[in-house]
Amino acid sequence: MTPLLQVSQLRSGYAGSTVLDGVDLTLEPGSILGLLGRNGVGKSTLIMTLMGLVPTTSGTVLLDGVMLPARPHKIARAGVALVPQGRRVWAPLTVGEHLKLATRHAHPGTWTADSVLDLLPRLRERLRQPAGSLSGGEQQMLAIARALVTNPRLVLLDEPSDGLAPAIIESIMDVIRQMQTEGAAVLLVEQDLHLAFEVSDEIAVLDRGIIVHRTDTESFRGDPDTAHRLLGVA
Ligand SMILES: Nc1ncnc2c1ncn2[C@@H]1O[C@H](COP(=O)(O)OP(=O)(O)OP(=O)(O)O)[C@@H](O)[C@H]1O
Repeated sequence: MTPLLQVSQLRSGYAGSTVLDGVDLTLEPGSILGLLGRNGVGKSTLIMTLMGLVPTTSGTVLLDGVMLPARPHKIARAGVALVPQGRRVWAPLTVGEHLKLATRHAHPGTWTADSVLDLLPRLRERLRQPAGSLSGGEQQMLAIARALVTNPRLVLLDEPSDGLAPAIIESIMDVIRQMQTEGAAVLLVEQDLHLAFEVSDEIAVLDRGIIVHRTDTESFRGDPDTAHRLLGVA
């Protein structure tokens, strides 16, 4: 099977400093890969590079065997959606306006503004509210909804649990599972190991600019020594 995402020898960074130094990564259609790593190793940089928001120095990224374009809007059009760290919703725009803007570039598929709002009823209740007036959890749901209505083949999720209460994190897990049920693949960067372990089929670990470890989630869970060595956690 052709992988949905095939990243080969990807290098990128900022103003002379290399962060990613030859990342190789594949992701099968409809699978969820949890990407872990210590603080500052470059997990967000990888997500941002895949979305075209940090320029690639060298290497290739193929989506369904086709080279991804360089510009973010073209990458979005190719079927990649980003849920960025810190949500990045537009404070003055309402929930409804966010969804309307996002659906302008939607691919045909199962997700519509209506079906996403069925999945996230809190957002339906707040359709006319500006995003800036929502709670952190609601803003995260909005960032996820905005990605889902485009019917992406690949969702890049950067720390969706960041700063949220356990009950909201549970709802986020449900939504991630639902993305998978509808056929999307997910690359999930997450500090919350519980969330990452609950939803991911596999775990990859980034360190020193490369992927240093990859295994199925159950094996990673059952190997605390490796988790401790790679992540500094028990
Ligand atoms: N806009 C930027 N300009 C310059 N350096 C940056 C920028 N963003 C990140 N960096 C640096 O790149 C490195 C990787 O950062 P990145 O945010 O990708 O790591 P991370 O693994 O996502 O970290 P965390 O787990 O803390 O979110 C760090 O050394 C960081 O200081």
